[in-house]
Amino acid sequence: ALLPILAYPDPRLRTIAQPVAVVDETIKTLIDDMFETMYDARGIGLAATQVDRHVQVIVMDLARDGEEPQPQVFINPTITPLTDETKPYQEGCLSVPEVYDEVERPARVKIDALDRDGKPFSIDADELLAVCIQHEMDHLNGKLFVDYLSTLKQSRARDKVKKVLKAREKR
Ligand SMILES: O=C(O)C[C@@H](Cc1ccccc1)C(=O)SCC(=O)c1ccccc1
Ligand SMILES: [Zn+2]
Repeated sequence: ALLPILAYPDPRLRTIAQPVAVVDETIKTLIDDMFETMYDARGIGLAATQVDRHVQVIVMDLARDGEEPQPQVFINPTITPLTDETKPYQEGCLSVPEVYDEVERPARVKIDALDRDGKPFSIDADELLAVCIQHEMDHLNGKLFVDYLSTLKQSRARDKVKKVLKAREKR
């Protein structure tokens, strides 16, 4: 089912997600609903926090339109930077629609997580995967990419989101 995506500055986006104790049917249904919601919103990632479910679940698909989908699931993820080098990237967020700005993050990270069957795995990530997993991990910790921007840019982002949501209501 399509789930409503919380929009900045909704305070529920600031909730800290709890670890998943058992990867049961409710979690598997949540994962399916998160993928449906992410694809419908044309995103490349989605954290459970964004759909008001406060558990440590992230879905991602970095494949471009027309390419074979590459769905990825990260349950109870932890991230360890693999380098002190940071890289800027023009980020966006489904909870801060039509706002894009540059954020600096560690260039390469190690991700430890459980997959959709509850099996542990580790991957070293760079480029867009590193950017996206850190952006999603922030969501699980109640953080948004706009928090890294100036107060002026944050105020402009709030105004922009209000405008975008108003325009969507009319459609
Ligand atoms: O809000 C989210 O978590 C989804 C977000 C993930 C993300 C995109 C880009 C950089 C970091 C994290 C999005 O999918 S935004 C929409 C999008 O597809 C996109 C935006 C900018 C660059 C690349 C993709
Ligand atoms: Zn986001």
